[in-house]
This record gives sequence, C-alpha cells and structure tokens, in this order.
Amino acid sequence: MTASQDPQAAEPTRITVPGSAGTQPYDVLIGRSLLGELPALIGTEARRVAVLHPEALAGTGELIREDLAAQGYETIAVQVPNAEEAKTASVAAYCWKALGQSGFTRTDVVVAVGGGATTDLSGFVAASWLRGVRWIAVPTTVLGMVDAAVGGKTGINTAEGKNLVGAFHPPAGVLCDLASLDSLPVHDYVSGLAEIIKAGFIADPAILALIEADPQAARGPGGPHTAELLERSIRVKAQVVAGDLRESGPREILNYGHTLAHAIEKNERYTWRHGAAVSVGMVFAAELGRIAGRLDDATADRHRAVLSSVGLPVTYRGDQWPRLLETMRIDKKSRGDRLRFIVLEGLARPAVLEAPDPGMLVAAHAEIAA
Ligand SMILES: NC(=O)c1ccc[n+]([C@@H]2O[C@H](COP(=O)([O-])OP(=O)(O)OC[C@H]3O[C@@H](n4cnc5c(N)ncnc54)[C@H](O)[C@@H]3O)[C@@H](O)[C@H]2O)c1
Ligand SMILES: O=C(O)C(=O)C[C@@H](O)[C@H](O)[C@H](O)COP(=O)(O)O
Ligand SMILES: [Zn+2]
Repeated sequence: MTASQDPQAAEPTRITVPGSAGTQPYDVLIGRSLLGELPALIGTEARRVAVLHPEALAGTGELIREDLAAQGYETIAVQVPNAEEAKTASVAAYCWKALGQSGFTRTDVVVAVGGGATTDLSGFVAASWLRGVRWIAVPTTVLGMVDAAVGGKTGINTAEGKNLVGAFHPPAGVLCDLASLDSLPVHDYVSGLAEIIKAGFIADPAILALIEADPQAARGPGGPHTAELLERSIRVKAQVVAGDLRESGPREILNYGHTLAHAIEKNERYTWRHGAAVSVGMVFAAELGRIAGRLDDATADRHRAVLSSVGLPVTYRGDQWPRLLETMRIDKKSRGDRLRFIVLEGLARPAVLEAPDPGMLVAAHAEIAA
C-alpha cells in the first residue's frame, strides 16, 4: 500500500503562506501520510519529476519516486550528500546534469525530500534550472518543517561563507509528514528546537512557555506539545515572509542570532548543526541587546535558560573571536562596512542594531566565550 492510500490518514493542518512580490500563495500541510497530496501539487502539465534526497533518506526517496512513477510520471531520484556537504556548487552542478540528462523542461517539477540542507540545495537547483521550475518541499527534520522549507530562501555555501549564493524561489507547497521525525536522531531534533525558540523570542512567546513547561518532553516527537510547537513556529514564519519575501526589511527578524551563528558554522567547517550555532548566536544577540541598553536582564537571561534546558549549546570557544568577526562582515544584513544585528527590545519586540560600537561586540562575546 502506498502512503497516499493510507486509510488512517487524518485531516492535516493547513497553513497558507500568502503570495508576496508577485509570487503565488502556497500551503504548508502538517500531518501524516501526506504523499497523496503530491500529484495535485505537481500539477497536470508536468511530465517529469526529479526527487532529490540525501543519502540518509535513500529508502524514502525511492519510495516517493516509485509512488510517482506508478502514477504515470517519468521519474528520477537524485541522491545528494547528507547535511551541509550538499550545499555546494559542485553538488548543484551534479543535480543540473541529472536534470539535463533526463530532458527536464520548464513544466517539470523538483521534489525535495530531506532536511534544510537538502531543501535549500533543491530549491536553488529549481530556481536556477531553466531560470526557474516548480518545486515542492517535503521536509523531514524539525528545522526543515518550521523554517527552511517555508519562505522561499534557497541557496548554497561558498568557501567564503554560508548561503552566499542563492535565490528567493518559493515552493509550490510544503508537506510536513510528522512520521518522518520518528527516525531523526535526537541531536538533529534538538537542533530544530533552536529555530522554534527563535520564533518564540521574536514573535510568539507562548512557544517559550510550552517548552519551559517540560523541556525534556520537547526534545522528541512524542511530546504533548509537538504539533503545537511546529504549527506556531510555521505561522510565525509564514506571516513574516508574506510581508517581505525578498528581505527588504521586516524579514530580517528571522535572522535573529544568525550573524554569529553563520560565522561559527563556517569556523567549524559545518560540523556543527545550524540550530546549535543559532542557539549560541541568540545568546550573543541577547547579550548585545542587553549591553546596548535595549533588552532587560530577565529576557536576556531567559535565552540561556530555555536553550540549555533542551540541551542546546550556549557558549563557544573564546579564542576564535577575530575569525568570527571577520566572517560576520560578509553577513547579508551588512551594508558596506556597517555590521547590523537583530536584537530584542523585549519579548516579541525585534529591532535592528546598526553598527554597534566594537567594544559592545567584544563585551557580548565575553558572555558566550567558553
Ligand atoms: N532556507 C531557509 O529559510 C532556512 C532556514 C533555516 C535553516 N536553513 C538551512 O537548513 C540547514 C539545516 O537543516 P537541518 O537542521 O534540517 O539539517 P540537515 O538538512 O543538514 O539534516 C541533518 C541530517 O539529518 C539527516 N536527515 C534528514 N531527515 C532525516 C530523517 N527524517 N531521519 C533521519 N535522518 C534525517 C540528513 O540527511 C542530515 O544528515 C542549514 O543549511 C541551514 O542553513 C535554511
Ligand atoms: O527565512 C529567513 O529569512 C531566515 O533568515 C531564516 C533563517 O533561519 C535561515 O537560517 C536562513 O537560511 C538564513 O538566511 P541568510 O539570508 O542569513 O543566509
Ligand atoms: Zn536559521
């Protein structure tokens, strides 16, 4: 029996991401056994479908490919490396070659099955192939569901840093099958909690209360609030990107904690998970906000407490500051020589801190230095 024929499938939750900057609205579905939704999203014009998946999900990728082949599409499965190793120009070129050799035209469709690294790469391949083909995201990690697959930021890394090449190219739909979280290692599950906690601090403090009520339960898919945490975070993301797809202003709040996080990821040669780096980055941003006189002590301290309660890191090697500072200069929020950070002026009150005094950065760094 294919997943699309599962009689147990309950009605999924549907969150619509409104169209923005001339793009079409699309739905994020959260539930179980959602593969039956794929053909409607692929549409009737498509003849070929490419299923991109990481090595770790070879079985799932093949199952989806077979399901679509049985429905009459010409299908290819394209296996890419796990995690950040997939977000390179050479892997993108490998995918372009696979599309070219299969005769992939503008009406054909990419289906991305995997975590945020896979959906970032696949979305970028879809954005660049023939200058843009339709793609559908099937995120299989917490982080992919609540953040990476939603909002249309796609991209790859370069030797100089994280996500430096990419495109805004929203998917035609996002299918979050909760069953896929059962196979996710706890380390990866917890990494996704960092982006959920980010959504809590920048927009929806109820998220923080749900996690603080039982941090241990939040560390796995069986917790009492799993679905609510995912849904609340997706609603935050959907609402923010709806107003500013191309990040001309308000969308920058989703980058809370990311200025330092991306520098840590590069410094660690991408052996740290993104969420772990975002966790340290948010503590840094909270300290920066406090030192700049914008954020109260209690909210700043709450970052360290809630992040460490679920097992996320809140410190980083103290001897790396010059390298981190250098990398932060190429952050996408920078303007010329001016570094720009998202800070909080209270719970759910994000703001931009422009060109902070270097002494403030050093002082904030001292608070996270191990
Ligand atoms: N585009 C965006 O808006 C956006 C937002 C947030 C993060 N991101 C990006 O997302 C990436 C991080 O994504 P991630 O945390 O999902 O990690 P990931 O994609 O690197 O996946 C982590 C590991 O889990 C494996 N995996 C995935 N699903 C699995 C499953 N169900 N069971 C077992 N193993 C599974 C992967 O193959 C990989 O080895 C980073 O590159 C980050 O920059 C993008
Ligand atoms: O969607 C956004 O906008 C974000 O900033 C979400 C982040 O969680 C995500 O990591 C994003 O990929 C970072 O984007 P970048 O523009 O800083 O590379
Ligand atoms: Zn992120």
